[in-house]
Amino acid sequence: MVILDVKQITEQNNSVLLPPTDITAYNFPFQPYNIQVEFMKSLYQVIEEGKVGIFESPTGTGKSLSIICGALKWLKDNEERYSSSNHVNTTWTGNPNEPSWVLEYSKNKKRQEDLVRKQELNKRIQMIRKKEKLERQKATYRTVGGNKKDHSNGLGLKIDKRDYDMEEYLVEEYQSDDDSENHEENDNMSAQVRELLKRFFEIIFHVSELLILLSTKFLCTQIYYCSRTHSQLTQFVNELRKTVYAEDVKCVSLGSRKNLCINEEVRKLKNINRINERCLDMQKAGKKPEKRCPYIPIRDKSRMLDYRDHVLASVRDIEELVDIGRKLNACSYYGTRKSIRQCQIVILPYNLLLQKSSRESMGISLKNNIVIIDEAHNLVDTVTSVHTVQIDLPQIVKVHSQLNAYLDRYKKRLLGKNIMYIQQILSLLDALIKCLTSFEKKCEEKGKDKEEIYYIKSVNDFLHLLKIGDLNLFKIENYLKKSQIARKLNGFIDKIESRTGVEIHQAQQTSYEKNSSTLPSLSQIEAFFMSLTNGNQDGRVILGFQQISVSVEGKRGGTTTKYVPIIKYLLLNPSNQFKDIVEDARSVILAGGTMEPTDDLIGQLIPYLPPQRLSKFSCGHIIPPENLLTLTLSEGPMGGTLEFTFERRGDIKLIDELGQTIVNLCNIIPDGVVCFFTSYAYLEQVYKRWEQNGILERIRKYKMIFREPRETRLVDKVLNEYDLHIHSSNNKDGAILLCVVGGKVSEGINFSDRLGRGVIMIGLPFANLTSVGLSEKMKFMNQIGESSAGEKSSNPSQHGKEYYQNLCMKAVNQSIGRAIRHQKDYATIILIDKRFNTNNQIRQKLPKWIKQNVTECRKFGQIVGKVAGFFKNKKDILT
Ligand SMILES: Nc1ncnc2c1ncn2[C@@H]1O[C@H](COP(=O)(O)OP(=O)(O)OP(=O)(O)O)[C@@H](O)[C@H]1O
Ligand code: SF4
Repeated sequence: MVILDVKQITEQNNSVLLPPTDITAYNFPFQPYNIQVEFMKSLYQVIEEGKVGIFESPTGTGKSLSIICGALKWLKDNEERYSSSNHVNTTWTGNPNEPSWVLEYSKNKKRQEDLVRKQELNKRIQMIRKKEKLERQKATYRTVGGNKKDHSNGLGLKIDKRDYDMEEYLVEEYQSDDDSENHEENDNMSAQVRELLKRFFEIIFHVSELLILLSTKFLCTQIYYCSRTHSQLTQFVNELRKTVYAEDVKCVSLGSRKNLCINEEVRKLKNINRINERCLDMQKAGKKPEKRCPYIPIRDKSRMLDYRDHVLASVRDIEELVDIGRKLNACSYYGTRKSIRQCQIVILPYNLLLQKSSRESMGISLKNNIVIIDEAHNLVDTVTSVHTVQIDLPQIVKVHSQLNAYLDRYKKRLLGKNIMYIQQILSLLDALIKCLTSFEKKCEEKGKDKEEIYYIKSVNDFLHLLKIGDLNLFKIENYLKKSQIARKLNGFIDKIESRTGVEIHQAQQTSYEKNSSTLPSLSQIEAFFMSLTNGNQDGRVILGFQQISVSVEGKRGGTTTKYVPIIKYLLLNPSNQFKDIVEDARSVILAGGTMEPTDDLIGQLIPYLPPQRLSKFSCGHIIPPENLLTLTLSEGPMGGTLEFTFERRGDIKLIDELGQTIVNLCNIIPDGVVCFFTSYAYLEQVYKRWEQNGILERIRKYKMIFREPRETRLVDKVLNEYDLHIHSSNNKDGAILLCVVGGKVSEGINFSDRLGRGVIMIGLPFANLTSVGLSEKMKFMNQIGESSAGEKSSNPSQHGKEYYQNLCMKAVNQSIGRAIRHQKDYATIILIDKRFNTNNQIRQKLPKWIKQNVTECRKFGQIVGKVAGFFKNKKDILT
């Protein structure tokens, strides 16, 4: 059996798709800007050629629509290629060495089968579309899911509240394939052996994945579109709806159970892990019907199919998918998963795509499909943080007690190797507890400041420190996965605690254990164990302390803070975690507003990729050059140097000089001014000082002052008030919003037109160099530099520094790029810090569309004329 991939088929049939030159072919809903046309063409070609494409298009240039129209046009053309010619689907299996008439026959047969299946599905979907259209016309007031009465009296709301049978938490007999004694020599594995074993397991996994793939009937090539936040995904859905593709494209948005679950009993658990575990428990084979979740009926499969057909009938966002679930009494979480295979576009958040385990559990196969990652400027950091795991001592102690209680309860009934493995996990937990307690003791003896203490170990050294030489981590990992002991343990603990009202580990608790804010779950510890099976060079283990808040016992109550020892696995090399995606997918698109420096992205994420498989696209902004005025400033109006280095943080003179600068700028910039500080702490310090020295009062003469709140829940309120004030006809002066780089308004919020006529950046937001994670990463980058220095004559020790500067400038670029949102928008960007003038490396890291026209101003006086002139001209244009 041979699987032909798309490229092979294309080559065999000599039928290459070329990007249409006729713009109307893309079905763009507006008159596209030139850069959008170029974007779509380039995207089309990259997908056709099966490459990895890095696409940079400044924020506000309509990137989402370019992605949608470029990719969907290709998808349609590809389907056409498949259905109207001799092509077979990408997963067609057959022996190309068969006689040609046999080959032709089997291809035709496969094509006919696919067509019939497609037609049947389309018929059902058409009926739903018609029905929905009629419903909308008939009763505009009746929204999908509004039928609350139906829902509450529906099939399954009678959740069985009787006691759970404790039997269900017993792990089944466990016999692993690799438990035979002759494998025991692997227990004392070297790093190399461990890595080899890992590879071996990976191959096994791939083979099984392939078998699943062959047994599944895929109906089309799919696009997996992923972005960072829920609201960005909803925004994408809204953009898709603006196009004609929305009329018949099959699309689903995926989310977590927390987003999609419709069982109120489960939803109210709030914590995502608890929700997952409770739901999975209810799906267990052999579960009594009254204990199963009523929204995923086993006898009435048609309900889930009906849900799937409703999903496929229209483009919907997560909220609407939940509403349909409620209307049909069918689980939206499993319903959306069931729809994946039939969809042309699957919209999903980063974490579901980037983690292999999530992809597996969702049944997502990227094989030969298209992966589009939007807002990819932070992809390296996201892959890193998704695979970085931290656990603390109280958490480990808690799980240890719980597992002990579990073993006590079921000891006599546990079969197979269960007892042995549970004891091994207990030994591992014991080793972790010993390691952290002795670390804590030593630090206390030495009287060190806990905030500043940390030990960094390589994975191999850490395992050596634990003295667990006779334990095989791979076997334990396998057991944890197969036995699902973490889930069973949680169910068991919930039940015991709800019966007795007493926490199971109370007897052994110390004061802070009781107050551990972290999740008491074996799952997280399991994730930590798994990370220890990564390559030795790919990450580090860090021992340190973290402050948690604890409640005070006794009459007075309240809370206080305490340091607890923690262990963290820090991923340093994200490329291995991303490799599966690149290897599986037909094409991977990394898109963002500011993707520069792309070398950094390539070096960290896809260093192994041959240049011919890589394509880069970058375009300018849609505004004419005269709509943007970018200035750098070194001195304030009183002549003081404006340089916001770490050493000058407490410099009152500097804060006063800045105050004077801002007052004067507020006088000459109309409407809204967004002013970015490097941290909340610095913003607070400056604000206090300006309150004392009357600067705030003086700013208020020109602008109403708003400040970014630290609490996420208050952000919308502040932004609404800011917007209202600027757009209120009584307020001609406008407002200033003081906010923080990398804070809550620096990404995803746009300051179009009057909301952001001026964007001011104060200082350079360099990360704290004393951060352990950062310094380890910089060392790692230097090592990469050393290993590649043989080929290139670059200075390897500069790689870490470069990485550090890139981090800073990526944050600056994200913040300052939010003011221009359409072709007629205009704004001034003022970069206040001497280093913007003197450090060319920093200036070079600004986005292309900004850096091509920067005016250096040393003295404040130079700025005044330029800014005033800029807005005077704009007024002339408008009137
Ligand atoms: N050619 C066009 N003419 C008019 N409006 C357009 C055009 N292209 C896109 N738009 C609209 O402009 C708005 C901004 O587009 P969009 O949010 O996709 O920008 P973006 O580049 O993706 O920005 P961000 O980086 O913030 O996501 C959207 O409402 C979109 O529908
Ligand atoms: S099956 Fe669906 S509705 Fe039921 S608990 Fe799980 S996620 Fe919730």
